[in-house]
Order: sequence, then C-alpha cells, then structure tokens
Amino acid sequence: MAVLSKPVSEPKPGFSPIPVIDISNPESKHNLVKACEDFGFFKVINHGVSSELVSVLEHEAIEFFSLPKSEKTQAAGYPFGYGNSKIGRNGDVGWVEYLLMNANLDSCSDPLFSGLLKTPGIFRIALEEYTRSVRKMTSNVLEMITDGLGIKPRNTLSKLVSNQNTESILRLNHYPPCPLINKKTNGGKNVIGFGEHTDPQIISVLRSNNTSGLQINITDGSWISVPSDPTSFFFNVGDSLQVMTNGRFKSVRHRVLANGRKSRVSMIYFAGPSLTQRIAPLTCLINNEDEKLYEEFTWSEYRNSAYKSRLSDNRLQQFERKNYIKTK
Ligand SMILES: C=C1C[C@]23C[C@@]1(O)CC[C@H]2[C@@]12CC[C@H](O)[C@@](C)(C(=O)O1)[C@H]2[C@@H]3C(=O)O
Ligand SMILES: O=C(O)CCC(=O)C(=O)O
Ligand SMILES: [Fe+2]
Repeated sequence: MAVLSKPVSEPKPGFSPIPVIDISNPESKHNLVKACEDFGFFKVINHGVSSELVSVLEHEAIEFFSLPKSEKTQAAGYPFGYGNSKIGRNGDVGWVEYLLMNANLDSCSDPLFSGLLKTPGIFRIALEEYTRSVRKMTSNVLEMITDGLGIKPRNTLSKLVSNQNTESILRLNHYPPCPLINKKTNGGKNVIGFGEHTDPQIISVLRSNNTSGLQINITDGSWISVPSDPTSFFFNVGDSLQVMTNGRFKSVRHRVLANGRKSRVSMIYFAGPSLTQRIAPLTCLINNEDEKLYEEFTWSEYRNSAYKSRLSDNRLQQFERKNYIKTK
C-alpha cells in the first residue's frame, strides 16, 4: 500500500542550508548548539567512525533485505524484528521494509541478536561494532553540546544515553525503488517511504547510502531535502532533548520520500535514556519554575504513550504546561 503526497520541489544541486559540523574541532560546540536551535538537525563530518565498518554493515543489511520474504518474516516481531510497510501498530504505512533492534549495552541477551542473528556471523558482529562506535560518537557530540550550552558537568546529557540500562534502538531501513513514481497516471505525486514524525528519544544518528529521500520540516513549515552523503552522519534532536532544553532545541519533523529508480538503505541509532529517567527542563537552562514549558515525565511514561500514537502525532502536546505564563 502506498501513501501519496503532493509533489515537492527538489533541492537546488550544490546548495543546502543544513549545518555541517566538524566534530574534530572542539570549537564546533557553538555551531552544534546553533544547529540544534535553528534546525534540530545537522550533518557531522570528521566523526571517527570507520568507513569500512559502515560498508560491512550496509552490505550485510542489503544481503538481509535480499532474502526471500518467507525468511525475512521469520524475524518479524514487535517492537523488535522485521517489518514491511506497517510502521508501528496504529495504522501507519510506508514504502519501506525494516529491521528494528534493541541496541542496549546488554543487547547480546536480546532475542533478536541471539535468535534471528543466531550465528555469531559478520552481520551480528558488524551490528555490535557499529552500535559501539556510533554510541561513542553520540556521547562525544552530546558532551560538545553540553559544553556549548555552558552546562556543567560535561556528561550531563551523555550519561543519559551511555549507562548500562539506557534504551537505545538500531533501525535498518530499506526503501526499494517504487514503480508508482514513474507512472504517468500518478500525476507527479510523491510516495511516502516513512511518514512525517519526530523521534521520541534524546538524539538520533542516521547514516544512509547515496540515495536521497530524507526531508526535514523547517520553521516556516516547508520541507527541505537532505542531500545524501554516505561518508557523514546526520543527527536529529528528539522530543526528550527538546523538553530538557525547555524548547530551545527543536525536535525536527522529518520524513522519507521513496525513489523511483534507486533503493535507499539507512541505519539509524536512537539514543534513549533509561526507563526510570526523569525528563524535564534542566534547571540550569531556566531562571525560575514558571518558565518551564513542560511537565516532568519519565522516559517509560513517554515511550509507552508514544507507542500508542500515530506517526505524525504531536506527542509532546499532552506534556505542555497548561498554566505556563510567558515572561519575556
Ligand atoms: C507509529 C509509531 C512507530 C514508532 C512508534 C509509533 O507509535 C510512534 C513513534 C514511532 C517511532 C519514530 C522513531 C523511531 O523510528 C521509532 C522506532 C521510535 O522509537 O518511535 C518509531 C516507532 C516504531 O517504528 O515502532
Ligand atoms: O530511513 C530514514 O532515512 C529515516 C527514517 C526515520 O526517520 C526513522 O526511522 O525514524
Ligand atoms: Fe525518524
């Protein structure tokens, strides 16, 4: 089943407003903060994640998605496992198949790692190595952001996603070429690969092959296409970080459009906190309690309510403070 949307203009080749941040330079901390405020989205270069590791994982993912449907569906499950077209459990569909995995530090005990990927083969090793490396880069980026915000200690945010019991997820998405797109009868409409949404976690880290399709929604409400760059990582602020920064950082709405000719393969690491972690505006970022835009909640409360929602829902709305008085 395909979801169609109005045609959107393609980006002008060579120009993109998306911030590019060199994380090997400690001074980039200010640019990171600005990118989180302006877009909730940025591209990271000089990241230190091995390109060979990324290629091996991409190759293994392609091999997995090339298996016969009957074999892939043996790995079907909820919330973790193989899925095709259906996203979540609340009626969302897209032109995509995927593998969702628990990427917690103790995930070796996870049934998917030890069940689907039962042989300790290259796929499983690549998943573990990739997760370890991306987790380290994510902690580094969060520490630079913390520094850029002038918050002490430096691990205020990174510790939320690097403890033993944090809830992180690894998602491999495969968007096959969509034959509907080139059909004259389609009227030039787009086909939705992954519908618009914000990510519930703290921060998400995406790497894709050379096929574009990802779009972000900017403040004026328009969609801009993200030019693909397989050598870089794209970070997006999640709902939880928007709350912790009291709305200073934007949890960016994003979506993926299917491509008519090429398949897109993406891998996304969702860095979430532990179930008991309290999510609330950081007191060091506000002058007084009245400025708080959100009520406090635990990650477990938010995660459970998010998983009952539709993809495009505004999941933070119910936690907005009703009696908030704007002081500025
Ligand atoms: C429709 C849904 C899919 C999703 C759970 C939800 O009910 C709402 C949030 C969705 C999302 C978006 C970011 C990630 O891809 C994801 C794994 C997540 O944590 O929240 C998905 C969920 C999913 O695919 O199950
Ligand atoms: O596959 C992509 O490029 C992005 C998908 C996404 O936003 C998600 O899985 O949450
Ligand atoms: Fe997403």
